[in-house]
Amino acid sequence: MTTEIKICGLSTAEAVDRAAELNAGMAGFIFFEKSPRHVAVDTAAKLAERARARDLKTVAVTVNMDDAGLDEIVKRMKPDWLQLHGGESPDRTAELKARYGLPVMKAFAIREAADLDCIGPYEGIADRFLFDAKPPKGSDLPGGNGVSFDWRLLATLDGAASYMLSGGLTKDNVGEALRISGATMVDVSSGVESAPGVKDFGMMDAFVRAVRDAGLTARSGSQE
Ligand SMILES: O=C(O)c1ccccc1NCC(=O)[C@H](O)[C@H](O)COP(=O)(O)O
Repeated sequence: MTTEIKICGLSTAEAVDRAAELNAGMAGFIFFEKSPRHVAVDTAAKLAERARARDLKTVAVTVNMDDAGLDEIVKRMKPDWLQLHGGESPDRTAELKARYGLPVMKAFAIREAADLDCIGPYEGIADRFLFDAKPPKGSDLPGGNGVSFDWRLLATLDGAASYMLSGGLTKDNVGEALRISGATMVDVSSGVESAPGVKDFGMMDAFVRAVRDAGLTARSGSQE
């Protein structure tokens, strides 16, 4: 099975093209003004069209956004997925899923085992979870902080949860992260950037190669 990869925080046509050439699978666009990765809806609409034409699934990443903002994004960008990266409640998540008829990925900030208890009320509502690290003290961003958490916590999940592993992943640690957590989907943003918001194609290539190599190692290991 190929590990699904979401490259998040894309903001240029060239980066979208590279993600597609690498068969990343998913492209994330950030709608959060304080983020160095923030894109205007017009830009996201153009980039998403380009991504779709290249077989990438598009993800609109939002944080506690109101209906008016979401209506505009959904109408113009036409994302394949909505990622809710704030404190959206289970009711709000269900409401948005029904309002837009889109699959929803709900993000959770994880530091300790108890943080995983939060997913219970979202089961059967969110189509996928995204487990990220808690932002460091003083950060203005709920995501994209380049911080990882203890991947061993995810090994306690029963296997029924569909989730992406996120937070501080790089080419150097993603193989170990996959092995320890048992994740089958990963998400990366700052780990493929040369500066905040600037995607580096060499780093994107190396990250995807590391994920694919980890899959090959796991498969050859299981045949022994
Ligand atoms: O990336 C951002 O700037 C961002 C801002 C506000 C909300 C969410 C954001 N990112 C969401 C993601 O899905 C990131 O890929 C995820 O947090 C991992 O980021 P990183 O640790 O930099 O790989």
